[in-house]
Amino acid sequence: MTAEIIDGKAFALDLRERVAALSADFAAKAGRQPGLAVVLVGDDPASQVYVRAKGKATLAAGMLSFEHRLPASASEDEVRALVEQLNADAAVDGILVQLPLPDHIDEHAVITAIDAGKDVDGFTPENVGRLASGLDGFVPCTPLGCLMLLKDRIGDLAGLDAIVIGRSNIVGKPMAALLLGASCTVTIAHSKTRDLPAKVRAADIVVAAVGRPGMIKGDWLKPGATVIDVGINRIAGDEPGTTRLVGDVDFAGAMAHAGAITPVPGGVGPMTIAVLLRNTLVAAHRRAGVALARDAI
Ligand SMILES: Nc1nc2c(c(=O)[nH]1)N[C@@H](CN(C=O)c1ccc(C(=O)N[C@@H](CCC(=O)O)C(=O)O)cc1)CN2
Repeated sequence: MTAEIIDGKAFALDLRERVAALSADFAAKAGRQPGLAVVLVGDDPASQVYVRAKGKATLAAGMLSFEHRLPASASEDEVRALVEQLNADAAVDGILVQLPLPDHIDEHAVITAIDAGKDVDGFTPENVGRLASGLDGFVPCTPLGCLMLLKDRIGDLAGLDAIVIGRSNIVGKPMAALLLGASCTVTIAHSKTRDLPAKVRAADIVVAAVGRPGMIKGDWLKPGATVIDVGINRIAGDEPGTTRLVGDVDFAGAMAHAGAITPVPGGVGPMTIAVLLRNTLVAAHRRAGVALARDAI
């Protein structure tokens, strides 16, 4: 068996185009463009790349981009004060604080300060609770992107056995809640899970989000399983001094067993920014009281 490759990059591009068209419709109806504010604290190189990419994608979708950069030495109070300022800014529909924050800042304290109606990352306690309760709210971008890829490939997920490997607040926990909401039977695995290979072998859907390169082996997979690899790990490349990105799944091994798999790069990663734009579009409609059909995006 050779697995089908799930092209997250192409799916994300298509989603971004649909968001851009709906953003133009919104601007015509509301008399203003949707606005996304991104806050970057410090100089983490990967975060700088992601924030730049988010700004470019926001503008390309016909939205206003507000980028706020604070030095690594900024205090928690300063970051919270900026968030409060953005909460009160009528031109800002969505607020995203890029993670990770420097160690001296309590992420939870900063995230909690974000107005839940502008929380396009879906990280505030209110939106986390809404997802857990099956209520409308903002859902974290990466897991929602994974669910979109799964539904596009499989259709109805009801009754399927799914395993989520990793229990982070950003990916693992919301992913499990989304799969449960889609009526899958969900196992959440983590560092203390016993006999992980056996649990993976029982799953029709495998979502790997542990941050350990190549940890999930191909022969652990149920033949034909759909594999979503959320890991983005930079490892040494074949040539001296080079690096390359790999996922949490041993891609070559998985190709021989899975039915379909997302590659790294080009799988889940591009969905994160596309869904961020989608969430910002939804936030703008809700804040302006402009209707957006439930299945429009
Ligand atoms: N506030 C948030 N912080 C972080 C989030 C988030 O959703 N909200 N997610 C990650 C980083 N991230 C966006 O912020 C992100 C990660 C990866 C990609 C992506 O497109 N990856 C590419 C490869 C890129 C490369 O070459 O390095 C891929 O997988 O194809 C986009 C966004 C942590 N912080």
